[in-house]
Amino acid sequence: MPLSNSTSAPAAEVLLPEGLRSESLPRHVALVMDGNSRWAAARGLPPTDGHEHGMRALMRTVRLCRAWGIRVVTAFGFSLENWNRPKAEVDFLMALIERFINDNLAEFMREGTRLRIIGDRSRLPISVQKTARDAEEATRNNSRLDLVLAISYSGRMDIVQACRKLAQKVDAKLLRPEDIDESMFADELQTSCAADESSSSCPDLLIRTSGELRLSNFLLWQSAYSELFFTDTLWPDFGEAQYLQALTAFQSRDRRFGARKHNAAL
Ligand SMILES: CC(C)=CCC/C(C)=C/CC/C(C)=C/COP(=O)(O)OP(=O)(O)O
Repeated sequence: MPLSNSTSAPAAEVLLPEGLRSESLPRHVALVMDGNSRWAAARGLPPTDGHEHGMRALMRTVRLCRAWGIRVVTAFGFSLENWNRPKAEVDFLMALIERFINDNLAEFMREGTRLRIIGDRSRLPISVQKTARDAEEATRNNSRLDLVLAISYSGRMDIVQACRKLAQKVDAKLLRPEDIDESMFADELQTSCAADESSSSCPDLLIRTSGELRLSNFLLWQSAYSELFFTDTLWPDFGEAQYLQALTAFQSRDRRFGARKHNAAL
């Protein structure tokens, strides 16, 4: 199938499951896809089988995002710290990421999904860098769902690289230190690719599977006011029922962003 550069899917009908309200869905969902290895170990399988099933769970979730009208999904596929895993597992994950992009590119084009990669891509194998770059270019005009893959990503490094860029501008006298504000800082973060005219790039909802209760260096700046949802489900088992549970929990939260409601009693 030819991959043109202009596949913005027509406004698709959103069919929400009963109980979900369209007006208070998260715009941006972040995923820490944890538990692939434990899922595999529980079945006497190698970790690679867990990652293989993890990849399927990611595509299931991407499809649900599109079906339910969620605009941005950012998935933590590989952290900067993950380079310390056994070489065979790292090599497998790199090949899996490449295969994930290649196998799903036609669907991304057909269904209006824009792919973006964040993280230190200079450390990725050259073929993964090229596959990612080509897919980003091919999908750049798609507008139904932004799929942001965090690969070789570290939230702290993202903050450091944003500081460097601003420092260089100050050095070049393009900027005064006192002019730097939160919005200018956020524009230098890699996630700024998921912002639009009216919304920041911050996830409204951050989901972590497998029972671990931490951020693990994911979206540190951006998660300041994210609603956090933790589930014991291991990532390969994450499906419609678990996603629905997370979204239902999100809709029951009272997001105050530090402000008191006008009519709240003192
Ligand atoms: C981007 C992309 C195509 C991803 C598809 C495969 C996928 C879901 C990768 C996540 C990799 C990862 C380090 C998961 C953490 O589970 P773990 O292995 O640390 O599990 P454990 O906590 O049980 O050890």
